[in-house]
Order: sequence, then structure tokens, then C-alpha cells
Amino acid sequence: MRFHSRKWVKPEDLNPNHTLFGGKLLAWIDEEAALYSIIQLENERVVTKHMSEINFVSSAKQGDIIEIGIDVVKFGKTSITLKCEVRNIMTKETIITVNSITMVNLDSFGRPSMHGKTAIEFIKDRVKK
Ligand SMILES: CC(=O)SCCNC(=O)CCNC(=O)[C@H](O)C(C)(C)COP(=O)(O)OP(=O)(O)OC[C@H]1O[C@@H](n2cnc3c(N)ncnc32)[C@H](O)[C@@H]1OP(=O)(O)O
Repeated sequence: MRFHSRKWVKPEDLNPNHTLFGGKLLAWIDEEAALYSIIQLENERVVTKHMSEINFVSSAKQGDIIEIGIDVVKFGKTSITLKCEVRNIMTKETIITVNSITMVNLDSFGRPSMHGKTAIEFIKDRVKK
């Protein structure tokens, strides 16, 4: 799994228990999944269709730095299914795992559209083409 993004846990990210608010973390994960899918599928019209159960394993506190990892589980016809792990860089602990996030590639009318992708592509390889 590749960890693409880091986030700094700030006061506005906390819950009343003074730890990282779960809803904020899910928003970061959803954005990361969307960005990853948009880049992989080379289409800015990609939406979140389904997210599997989530497992909050540990938490983070103000000042911690966390990193968000994404990997591809499956390339479908119009969809891409990802998995995600978020780690606390300070404590080395896993904060959350999401086993399945399905993103759907849309056409300009908002309908599912075949993306034609079958494997992860890297920007450096695209530049060489
Ligand atoms: C980044 C964001 O925050 S986006 C905002 C939140 N998301 C949204 O607003 C999306 C709202 N939903 C929608 O607009 C519609 O449900 C759509 C357009 C995404 C999909 O419409 P559907 O009629 O369900 O599409 P359809 O049945 O053709 O399925 C499309 C793909 O999704 C997959 N899919 C559909 N339902 C599910 C599900 N419950 N779980 C996993 N995958 C699913 C299908 O297998 C198919 O994949 P494939 O073509 O690779 O085999």
C-alpha cells in the first residue's frame, strides 16, 4: 500500500473527547479515494458509490501527523474498488482500516461509464508515453 497524503491533526479536527473526530477522518478518506480514482481513471467525474464497514482501531490527538494509504482491490468495468489504511506516524499505530471503497466512473450525463483501465498506472510512466 502506498501512503500518498499526510494530515496534521489540528484543534478543529477534534471531538469532545479531544481525539480526532471520526467524521473528519472519513471526509479525508473519501477525498483521498476520490483523488486517487480521478487520477487513475483520468476522469474528473468519479463518485463514491459504496464504502464497507469501517474499523476504528486507535485514535490520534492534536499535533499528531497521520498518513493515508490507498491500494486498488479491483478494476471493474465502470468502477474501481479501493482499500484504505490510515496510520498515526507518531505512534506507528493503525488508526482505521476500510476494506472496500467502490468509486464509479461517470460520463457527462452522470451515468456509469466504462473506464477501460485494468491496472495501476504511475504518472512517471504516463509522461514517458
Ligand atoms: C467523492 C464524493 O464524495 S461523491 C458524492 C457521493 N456519491 C454520490 O453522490 C453518488 C450517488 N450515486 C449515484 O449517482 C449512482 O448510484 C451511480 C451513478 C454512482 C451508480 O448508479 P447505479 O445505477 O448503481 O450503477 P450500476 O448499477 O450500473 O453500477 C455501477 C458500478 O457500481 C458497482 N456497484 C453498484 N452498487 C454497488 C454497491 N452497493 N457496492 C459496490 N459496488 C456497487 C457496480 O458493480 C458497477 O461496477 P462495474 O461496472 O465495475 O461492474
